[in-house]
Amino acid sequence: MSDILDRILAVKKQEIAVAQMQKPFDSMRTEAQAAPASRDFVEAIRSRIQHQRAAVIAEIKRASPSKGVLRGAAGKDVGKAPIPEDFVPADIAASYARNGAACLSVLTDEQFFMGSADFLQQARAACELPVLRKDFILDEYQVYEARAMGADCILLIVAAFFSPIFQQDATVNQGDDALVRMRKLETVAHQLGMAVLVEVHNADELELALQLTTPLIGINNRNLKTFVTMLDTTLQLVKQIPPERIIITESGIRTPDDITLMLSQHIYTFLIGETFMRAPDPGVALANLFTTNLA
Ligand SMILES: O=P(O)(O)OC[C@@H](O)[C@@H](O)c1c[nH]c2ccccc12
Repeated sequence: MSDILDRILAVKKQEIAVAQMQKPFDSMRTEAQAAPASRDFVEAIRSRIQHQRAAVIAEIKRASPSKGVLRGAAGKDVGKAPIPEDFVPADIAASYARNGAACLSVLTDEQFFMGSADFLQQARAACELPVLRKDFILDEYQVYEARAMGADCILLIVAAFFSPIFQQDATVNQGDDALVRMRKLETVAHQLGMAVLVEVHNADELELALQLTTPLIGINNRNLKTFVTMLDTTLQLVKQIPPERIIITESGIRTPDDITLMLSQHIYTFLIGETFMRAPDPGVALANLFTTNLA
């Protein structure tokens, strides 16, 4: 198995080890506990969808492994190049907020998405919206790190917890091991006042996700092996999600028809990146896509 997720996770494992050498676990935990209060991510979504209005989690994503650079010129030395003028996280965040976003999602992975913790901090400081740290979180250390950088919500990707790269106890079955580890991280996140968005791609992952307590269930329409997005992924899996959970459709949402389709199935929460990042003004693109559904 050398798909993209495993490649990312192998790098993550090293990054976590290095980070922990630079700032030990206890210091990171102390920093997280001293961070300014978190913003209520779940409430920002709920206050909209309870009135059948769309809730948009608007993403700040400079590049992705499947699409390359989405916004801003790419030099050869792209990871180290100065940030191009049209990729200014604070401006993008302010524009999203002005145009009706419910929450932000900011990529903090550097190697594969050209993100950074700085982008999250800059975006959060530029508006009042709660912010999701979009990264591959598998270790308790990263949960404290997320809060220390100001995150209000973390992402747990169920598929990542199945990877042997982070598996902890080889004597139990993979699903049990994954669930124990996810529960642990969920507990820490909740203790720190952060929400948890648990992401699934198929029915097996969904079954595990539903054993967490978080109300936020993200269905990623992007197949992590092929990168192909299929909105049908959401439409199939929603049938197995009890009504008290909040369903978030993620990836590959581009057109007003996509929005109408989801709303017709009572899916009101959207996580959208690329469509906005490619537009001249990401917030205006958001307002245009949701013309009648945000009011
Ligand atoms: O850019 P899109 O197709 O609108 O997708 C946004 C978001 O769903 C996607 O960035 C994403 C979903 N899950 C992830 C996990 C890691 C990194 C990125 C993601």
